[in-house]
Formats: sequence, C-alpha cells, structure tokens
Amino acid sequence: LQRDVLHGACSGIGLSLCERLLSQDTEGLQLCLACRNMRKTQAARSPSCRWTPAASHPRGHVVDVYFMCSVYNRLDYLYLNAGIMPNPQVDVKAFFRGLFSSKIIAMFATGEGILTQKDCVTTDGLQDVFATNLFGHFLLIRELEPILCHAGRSSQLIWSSSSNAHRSAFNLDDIQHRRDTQPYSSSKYASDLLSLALNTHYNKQGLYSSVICPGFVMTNLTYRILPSFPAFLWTLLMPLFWLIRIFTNTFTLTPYNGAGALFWLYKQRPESLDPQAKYHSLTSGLGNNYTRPSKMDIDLETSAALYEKLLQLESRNTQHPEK
Ligand SMILES: NC(=O)C1=CN([C@@H]2O[C@H](COP(=O)(O)OP(=O)(O)OC[C@H]3O[C@@H](n4cnc5c(N)ncnc54)[C@H](OP(=O)(O)O)[C@@H]3O)[C@@H](O)[C@H]2O)C=CC1
Ligand SMILES: CC(C)CCC[C@@H](C)[C@H]1CC[C@H]2C3=C(CC[C@]12C)[C@@]1(C)CCC(=O)[C@@H](C)[C@@H]1CC3
Repeated sequence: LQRDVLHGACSGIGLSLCERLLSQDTEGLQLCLACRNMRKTQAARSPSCRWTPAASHPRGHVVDVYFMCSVYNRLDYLYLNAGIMPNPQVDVKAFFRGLFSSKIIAMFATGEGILTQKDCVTTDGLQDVFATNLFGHFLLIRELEPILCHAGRSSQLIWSSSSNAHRSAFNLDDIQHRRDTQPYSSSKYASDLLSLALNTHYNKQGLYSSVICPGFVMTNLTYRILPSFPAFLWTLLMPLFWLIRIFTNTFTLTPYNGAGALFWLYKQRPESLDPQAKYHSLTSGLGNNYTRPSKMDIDLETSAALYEKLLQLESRNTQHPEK
C-alpha cells in the first residue's frame, strides 16, 4: 500500500496529478488530498480512490496534522504543490525589449525580468507568498516527520518549484521578501534551497526531497497574469503558444503535461535522484512529454543558513513541546 499526501490538489496541476496517479495505480494507492476548501476537495474526489480528506487550517497554511497522524502511521510521498502568485504584473516594456533580444527564449522559459507581484501580510505577520509557497510546507514537513521518517523504507518530498526561481530575487537577510517585488521567484528559489537542506538533514532517516518545474501551464495561477483577459481569450492564444513551444519545450500548457515530472518522480527510487537537480516537465513541438533534470544554481552554505532561519521562525511561530 502506498500512502500519498497532496497539498494543493483541488485544481490545476495538483488535480491533474491525482487523476494521473489514480488512472495508473488505483490498487495500492491511498491518496490524501490536503486542500483548504472542502467543497473543492469533494469535487476532486474520485470514486475509485481510497481517499481521505485532510481538513486544512481555515487559512489553509497548515493541514490538520493530528488527524493525519492518527489516520496514517506511515507516509510514502508528500507533494508540496500548493502555491500562489498574487497580483502579478507584466512589465510590458521589458517584455517587448526581451522579444527583440538574444534573451527571448530564456524570457519565455522563465519569465525572468518581466514579472513582479504585490504581496500582502497574513494575520500571523508573515508575507503571504513566503507563508504559502515555503513556510507552510516547511511546518507541515516538520509536523509529519514522525510518519515520514521510518527505518528501512524511504519516503519522498516533492516540491512544485519553478524555473522562475532566481538567485537574484532571494536575499538571506530578507527571506520573506518584504522589501522587493518578486516574492514568487524568491519563494521558489528558497524552496530549491530548502529541498537541498532537507536532503542533508533527513537522508539518513530515509527521507528524500526533490523539486520540479511543471513548465508554463494554463491554470488559475497563470490566468491571473492578465486579469482583464477572459479565459477564452487565453484559449484563442493557444495556436501562438503551440508555435512558441517549437522553440521552448517549457510551454507544457496543459495541467496533464505540467504534472509529468511530478508523476515521473513517483516512479523513481529516491536514492537515485540528484539533490541538486530540478526535474522539468517538458513538451516537444510535436506534443510529446518527457522529464529532464537541470542543475540548480544553489549551494550548501546558503541552504544551511536558510534552514537555520526557518527553524528560528518556526520556534517563534509554533510551540513544539517535544522538539
Ligand atoms: N501554472 C504554471 O505555469 C506554473 C505553476 N507552478 C507551481 O505549480 C503549483 C501549482 O500551481 P497551479 O496548478 O498552476 O495553480 P492553481 O492555482 O491551479 O493551484 C494551486 C493550488 O494550491 C492551492 N493553494 C493555494 N494557496 C493555498 C493555501 N494557503 N493552502 C492550501 N492550498 C493552497 C490552491 O487551492 P485553492 O483551489 O483552494 O485556491 C490550488 O489547489 C504552484 O506551486 C505553482 O507555483 C510552477 C511553475 C509554473
Ligand atoms: C502573447 C502573450 C500574451 C504573451 C505572454 C507573455 C507573458 C505573460 C508570459 C511569457 C512567459 C510566461 C511565463 C510565466 C508567466 C507568463 C509569461 C511571463 C511564468 C513566470 C509563470 C509562473 C512560473 O512559475 C514560470 C515557470 C512561468 C514561466 C513562463
């Protein structure tokens, strides 16, 4: 029996991953969809799946861990997929400059230099993007540690990161990205660093961590980039996007294609994976899907420093009598 938890499974890439997992391996799979909206969770439920709703905290940052630990005594996979990119703004000038420069392919593949966001502060006093894309996942891992680490078996953490993760957006003195306008990029770079630190700390206990990028996928997250643009107009742009895909295989476009790397990792032995690699979902011009690793621009020293900062923030924000 395989036991998986999917955090952020009610729409987009997470929902598609559920469908893919269930269509391949319904027999031995127990899936737990950790969503903040129970109505959506019900809708995502498949009758063929042994399924457990994990009620989230009302604001959705923390899954009901007590419930989880009482239902499961062991977890094999934890997908850390939930993520937000609030109030995205496209720098139109930079976009057109990019179109006529040698960086055009990189711009379409990573969105570097053309996308900013307006973040807000949660009632806990944390930056929302940091709390959702990184810190909430970190707390979840720490809370689920007893059922993730078990002798003689390996478990996997799988992060939905992004090729938009850039070292230049991240600052160790401002890990929440309070002072700048690229919180999404910063949080994704931080998840790449954290994954490396988790491997350093937990591999001995059989827990492994990997990161993926789903590519550019049409989901609620990307529809918000042009909010005045109704969804059907995005659909009209599809032929243009298929054309761009001939030049950059990162335009995976559908949640099914985007979930490719998440699904691929499910079938790998975690011990065989490279902790410094990001696994990309890619789709060729002809529509074929495949997964490829690329080396991440991260280092052990920065990842260890971030890990320490997250532990400090955890002790300020939560109570861990037994830790
Ligand atoms: N689409 C793209 O092009 C890319 C996406 N990604 C990453 O892939 C992941 C999935 O995104 P995608 O499917 O595109 O976007 P969606 O907006 O469709 O899905 C995001 C999921 O995260 C959930 N979520 C958001 N905030 C919280 C929270 N505080 N607590 C619990 N759940 C939460 C959402 O729940 P709800 O439905 O309740 O809002 C939703 O199920 C994200 O991490 C994103 O950054 C990375 C690169 C590219
Ligand atoms: C003709 C079209 C209207 C042009 C659209 C241009 C841009 C809005 C997109 C081009 C590349 C896109 C992209 C992302 C957002 C939208 C674009 C900048 C992401 C940054 C979305 C989130 C991610 O995590 C990245 C992997 C995406 C990279 C590509």
